[in-house]
Amino acid sequence: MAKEIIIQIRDLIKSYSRKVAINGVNLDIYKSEIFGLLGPNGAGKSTLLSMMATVSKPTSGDIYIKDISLVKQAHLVKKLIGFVPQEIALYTKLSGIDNLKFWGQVYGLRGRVLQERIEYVLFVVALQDRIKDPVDHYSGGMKRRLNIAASLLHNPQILIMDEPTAGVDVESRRCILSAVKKLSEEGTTVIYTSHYLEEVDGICHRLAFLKEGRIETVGTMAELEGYFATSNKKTK
Ligand SMILES: Nc1ncnc2c1ncn2[C@@H]1O[C@H](COP(=O)(O)OP(=O)(O)OP(=O)(O)O)[C@@H](O)[C@H]1O
Repeated sequence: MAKEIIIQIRDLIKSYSRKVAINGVNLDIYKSEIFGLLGPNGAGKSTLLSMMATVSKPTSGDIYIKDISLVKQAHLVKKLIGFVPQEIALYTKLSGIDNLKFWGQVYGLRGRVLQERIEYVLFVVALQDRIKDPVDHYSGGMKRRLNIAASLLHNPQILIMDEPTAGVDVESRRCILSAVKKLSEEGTTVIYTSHYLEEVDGICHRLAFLKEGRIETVGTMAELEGYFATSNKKTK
C-alpha cells in the first residue's frame, strides 16, 4: 500500500535580518512516521520546527499539512499539531494535573472529554504517580514528560518535538522514546530533533541531515549508513 504523505515542505526559506536559517528545504513526511531531524548547532533544526508548528512564519515557500497551506490557513493547521519546544512551558507552582487541566481548557476541552484525555496522555508518558505534586518538585525529565503530555491533549495528528531528550535522566529518556513509539503505532506522525545519531537510529523510520539551512541527505538509517560512515558525520 502506498504511504500517505501528511506533510509537504516546499521551497521553504526563513531569513532573519543577517542570516538565512532555512535555505530552500523540500521534504515529504509520511503519516505515522517517526522522522528524525539531525544537524549541528545552528543548522536550522529549531527554525524549521517552529515554522512547522506555526510559531514562526516562512519568509517564502510553504508547508502543507494534509494539503492545508500553513501560510494561508495556520489556524486550521494548529489543530492538527502538538508542539514540544525546547523550553518547558509549565506553571511550576501548580501541580502536574492542574497544568494539564489549564492547557486542556486552552485547547477548548472540558468535563469528561478533558478527563479522559488527561488520563490517556498521563498513561502515554507514564507520569500517573506524581501528578498531584507541584511541578517545581519534578525532575527535569518529569517536567519534559509533562510538557509532552500537555502537547498531546487535543489529540494532534502530528507531534513536533525539539530535542525532547536533551538533558533528561535515563528513566525519562526511556519513557519519552517509548511514548514516541506508542504514538506512532497509533497513527501519530512524530518529528523529532536530536544531536545523537545513536538515539534516532533506534527509533526513527527515516531521518534527514540538515546543514546550513539545507537538507544534505534524507532516508532510512540503512540508506544513510554509507553517508554517515564516509563523511564521519558528527551531529554536534
Ligand atoms: N530569532 C533569530 N534571530 C536571528 N537569528 C536567528 C534567530 N533564531 C535563529 N537564528 C539563527 O538561525 C540559525 C539556525 O538556528 P536554529 O536555532 O534553528 O539552529 P538549530 O539547528 O536548532 O541549532 P541547535 O542545535 O543549537 O538548537 C543560527 O545561525 C541562529 O543563530
